[in-house]
Amino acid sequence: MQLNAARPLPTSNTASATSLAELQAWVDDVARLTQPDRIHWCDGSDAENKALLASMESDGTLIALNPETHPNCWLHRSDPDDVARVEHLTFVCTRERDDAGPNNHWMDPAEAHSRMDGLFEGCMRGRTMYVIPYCMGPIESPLARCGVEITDSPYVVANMRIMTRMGAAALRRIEREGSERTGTFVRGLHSLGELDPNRRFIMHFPEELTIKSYGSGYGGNALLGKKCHALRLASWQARQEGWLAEHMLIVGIENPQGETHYVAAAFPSACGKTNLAMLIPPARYREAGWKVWTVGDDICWMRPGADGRLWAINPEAGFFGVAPGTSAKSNPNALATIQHDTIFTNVGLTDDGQPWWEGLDDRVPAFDWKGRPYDPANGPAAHPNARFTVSAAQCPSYSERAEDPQGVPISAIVFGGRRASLVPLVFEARDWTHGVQVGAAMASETTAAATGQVGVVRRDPMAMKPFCGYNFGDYFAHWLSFDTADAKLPKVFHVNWFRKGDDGKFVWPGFGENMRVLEWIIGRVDGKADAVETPIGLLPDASMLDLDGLDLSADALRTLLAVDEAGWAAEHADVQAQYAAYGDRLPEPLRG
Ligand SMILES: Nc1nc2c(ncn2[C@@H]2O[C@H](COP(=O)(O)OP(=O)(O)OP(=O)(O)O)[C@@H](O)[C@H]2O)c(=O)[nH]1
Ligand SMILES: O=C([O-])CC(=O)C(=O)O
Ligand SMILES: [Mn+2]
Repeated sequence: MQLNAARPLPTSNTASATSLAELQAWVDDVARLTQPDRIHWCDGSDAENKALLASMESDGTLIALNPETHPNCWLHRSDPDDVARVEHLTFVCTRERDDAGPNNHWMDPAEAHSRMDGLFEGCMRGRTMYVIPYCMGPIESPLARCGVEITDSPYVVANMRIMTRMGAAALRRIEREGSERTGTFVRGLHSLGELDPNRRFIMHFPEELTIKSYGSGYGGNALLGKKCHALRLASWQARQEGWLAEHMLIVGIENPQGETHYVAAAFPSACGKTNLAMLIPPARYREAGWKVWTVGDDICWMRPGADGRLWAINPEAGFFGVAPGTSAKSNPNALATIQHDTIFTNVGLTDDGQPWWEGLDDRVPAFDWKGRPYDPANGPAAHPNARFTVSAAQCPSYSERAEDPQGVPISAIVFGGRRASLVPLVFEARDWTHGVQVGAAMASETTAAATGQVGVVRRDPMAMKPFCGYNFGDYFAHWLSFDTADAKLPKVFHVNWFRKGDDGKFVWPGFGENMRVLEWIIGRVDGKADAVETPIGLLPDASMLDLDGLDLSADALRTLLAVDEAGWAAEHADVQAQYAAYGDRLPEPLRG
């Protein structure tokens, strides 16, 4: 296989040479430090992708799946110690410790650079260094932002090609922006290193728009456009520039009159964003003419438009979704999306080379995610955080507006977590300030998306605990600041699909049936649905939700819609205790 070693396209315009010269100088510096055998500038072409996939197939990084059932699909088995984000090894390195805040691990930037550069020294000997120019957001969007990731992992290149607008077009945008201002692109340096959990760090330098990631090939740690750039660094840029970078899906709900409301929803990792973004309404809704359109499933960048509304884009171009639990019943749109041109990571395999995971169907796989013959005594066939990487354009419900450079206007913001008790199915905040209080007080049970114990309730404000690149006190103040005289802000809601009964089972059927809650939310936005005032906000009673055809006992409904005042008082006290860490930076409306 021959990969080109060419430099960026020669430029005819001297003014715009600045950013390319800057980029070239950085690439040269990195090459001097890491000592790769070859340097490859990624153009994002089909030919380049084919060559990379073929070389990964020949060295075993990828296994081709059954071409009859899954054309152009691949299985990657990661190192067994490298299967999730590593929050304890993820740092925000600001000059002032307080700017990173108690919500982040912090290291002094000089110390962090010297530790990282020590790890990077000579680490690419014998390897190819790939230079990946990428754009987060539609190439022509004023809301989009560019970056360049340097990596020694071809798996990262193949994933970045799906997840971002990668290659020549992004490089042209970087060149164009550089003619206006230098230093506008994010620099991300990544190496697999030795995949040693003891030599692994994910470091962010927001003041330098720089990321350094060493020792992991896993999505959130290695695909630097995603969590590292589009959330941690972008949240920092967004605060300076007056916009929001959030851990939210974006979904369009079209009513039978043909009007579409866009909803942005923040749920922590593995708490239902992809599923809600691709929801298929129950039959009676479909027959009445309701439709659901997917704009994004993980990240949302939004800014106030001239009309005072918040306008949002999905900065990503693909889905990096949780495989386990995805089935024809739970998420048919996702299943249809991943039938071709998909990379599967850490799933099981059937005897005829098809990907398999728990919850898909009742077949028995032949191999587990480690490649061993499947034996239930060894645990699940797919790792609980097994993922698929696929282009958003393959999704049957992909919205026509998803590539709109102006974005879509947001009618409602929904917060949600995984809470077995206390938190009702849905409630509405009284106003924007109350909405910020509700989002800031969020909590959720931990999941397999990050290493560590699963199922422990922790505070996760706005689902941004692992992703906010600066002090949460300043972040809450930034959220509050959008409530200006001309603003036409979305209504704010909170949902919980994960309430459990005494039998330990989920009380609410969830998935497609979540449409019933979305209908109430849209009804509230349009002023058509009623609500009851309670101490925590506005709730529907059972008569205000369309529950037709659902098999829910009166007891279950009481559980889903009750407000336990004593329980909420204890919750409030816990939130306030956690806020103490933010001291003076905690804005007044969140105190007491
Ligand atoms: N009970 C129940 N489970 C759900 C529901 N929605 C999603 N899940 C399950 O929650 C898990 C994670 O769902 P996803 O939609 O992939 O979560 P996500 O927020 O996109 O996760 P990340 O990609 O990590 O950000 C899967 O196992 C789903 O089957 C729901 O409405 N009810
Ligand atoms: O980025 C990742 O590692 C996967 C993901 O979506 C999350 O954990 O929220
Ligand atoms: Mn997801």
